Amino acid sequence: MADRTSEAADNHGDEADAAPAPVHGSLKDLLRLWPWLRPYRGNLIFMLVIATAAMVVQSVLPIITAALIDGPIARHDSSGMYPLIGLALLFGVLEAVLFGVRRRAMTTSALAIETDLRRDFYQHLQRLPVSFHDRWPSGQLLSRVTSDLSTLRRFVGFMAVFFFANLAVIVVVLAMLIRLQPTLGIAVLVTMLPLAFGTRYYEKRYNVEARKAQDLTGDIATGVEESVLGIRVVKSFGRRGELLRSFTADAERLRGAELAKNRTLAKLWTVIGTYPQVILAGVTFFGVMSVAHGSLSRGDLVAFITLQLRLNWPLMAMGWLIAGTEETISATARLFEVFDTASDITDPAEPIPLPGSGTGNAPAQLQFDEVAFRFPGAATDTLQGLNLDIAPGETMALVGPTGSGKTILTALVSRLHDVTAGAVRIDGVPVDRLSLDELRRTVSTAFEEPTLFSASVLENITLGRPEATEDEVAEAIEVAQADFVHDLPFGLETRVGEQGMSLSGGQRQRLALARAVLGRPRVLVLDDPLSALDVHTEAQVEKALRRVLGSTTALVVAHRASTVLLADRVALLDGGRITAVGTHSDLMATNESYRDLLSQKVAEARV
Ligand SMILES: Nc1ncnc2c1ncn2[C@@H]1O[C@H](COP(=O)(O)OP(=O)(O)OP(=O)(O)O)[C@@H](O)[C@H]1O
Repeated sequence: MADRTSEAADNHGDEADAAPAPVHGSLKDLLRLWPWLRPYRGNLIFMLVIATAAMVVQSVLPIITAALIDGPIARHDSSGMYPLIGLALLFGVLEAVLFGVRRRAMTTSALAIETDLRRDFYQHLQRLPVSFHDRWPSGQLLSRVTSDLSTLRRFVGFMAVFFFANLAVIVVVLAMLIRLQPTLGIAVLVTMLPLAFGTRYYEKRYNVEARKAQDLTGDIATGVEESVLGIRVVKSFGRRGELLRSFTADAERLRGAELAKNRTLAKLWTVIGTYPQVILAGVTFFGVMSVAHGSLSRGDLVAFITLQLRLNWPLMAMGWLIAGTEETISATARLFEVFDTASDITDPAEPIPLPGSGTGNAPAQLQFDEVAFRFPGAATDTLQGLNLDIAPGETMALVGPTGSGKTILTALVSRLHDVTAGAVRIDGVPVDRLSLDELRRTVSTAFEEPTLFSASVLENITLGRPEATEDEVAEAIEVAQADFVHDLPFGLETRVGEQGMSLSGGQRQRLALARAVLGRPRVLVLDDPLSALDVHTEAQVEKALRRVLGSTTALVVAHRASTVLLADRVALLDGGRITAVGTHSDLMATNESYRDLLSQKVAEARV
């Protein structure tokens, strides 16, 4: 499966990080689904054959009726009707059985295809770089993974089959009509042709409107998600009314788009629904004339009209199928907008193993060599010509004014973002030459915003190292001073995160710290890891953390002097460059901006 998405991604590598832009899609987009349909092709073909057979069996009944009228009924021969009635019954039962078999087969395949696509989509989302997720509203991704995929399932399991089965019925019935009465049959065929062109106009309109409605559904999902996640802020700032108004406006826009879709659909149905009636009136008129002139038997006229009536449903259903197909085309286009976004943060073609990787958890050297970083689409570099050398086992604190780029610098180590110039090296190997697996085993990060997942405390701590031993978990809990977990209702098994217990900011931060220090990584990156802790807990964590820092290479973003004191040396980041490196006392003595910065932070902390 992975190959399918990367195949798609490779074709569009340069479109990385594109923000959502409405692409209306075409039938070609449906063909691109083939890799996901291929494993189920046997079942799909079987469904198609069964559905077509059931529809064609239906069309045989008028022929039996004609034989009854022109045969036993015309001859007043009641005994002659039994074989024909038996045959009609047989075909009727056959039709019912075929419908049952098809229904069962199609649900199974369509659900399997939907599941595969959903899994691949999710997998692809996880591969995409952080910069992609920064740009795409989450609701747009959510609506693709839910409603667009459901549209696709309905199409594969139902509409596509009917589309072909209907087409088969139309062809078979037209052939039968031409055979029964060639002139009248050809007339029916010719009069149907303009219908195909007439519907094209509505199809195009419907496609544009369907896309608009699907995008608006994504916007609504984003709005709901933001207001649910930010419910505390919303309530405390009394913004409920405002958000409701904005949500109602979005909902109104969606309603408008859905209404526009339905108006177009109503026109399409009117055209498609009227047409067969007009043809039927013509057929009845000319058919009756033909019977009067003796060129058509009564039985054949009944068969002709009944057959022609059989065309009504497939023709009318075409309106519905066309709408469904257009909706599926734009749902598929929306899915491929994401699939086509390639991740530029991938494994190198020939990864270089880390020199010290065989020697357990020996601390590694971490170097920033002429590093520059610019956000996609930004006009200037956030970091430029940045050099920093952290020796194995050394702890380097990173201090700088707010917005100076400390967080982005730490993100470069585990390749959440890639440098735009220069290199970040671990033991001399540029991080983009290491396999992502090895890199993420080597570097462990605690982010400024501690995210917990709806899982147990244990699962949250062992997220990056599920193989960690009980002792390692106990040590990590101790280092992070997170023993409060033992007092939770189910201890380490207590569910936390969105669907579990809500923990305090300081508790979340300590769990995130335990997750980062678990198993003593070779390189530890901590982005202001103690900011939410009270002074007493902070001192305890610092004491325990010192033990870990002695045996790992660490880069610690620090805002407080107490955190800075954990480090062997301090680097001062200003204007996207490292402007000074030295011990805390040296910098306090010699560097005015460092002094200002820390005294300002101390003052802030006291307030
Ligand atoms: N997507 C983006 N495009 C352009 N600039 C961005 C983007 N995201 C962040 N920035 C800018 O990059 C700069 C560095 O941000 P960063 O979060 O690394 O700062 P920081 O030093 O960690 O700040 P703080 O101490 O407040 O956490 C900031 O000025 C920020 O506004």
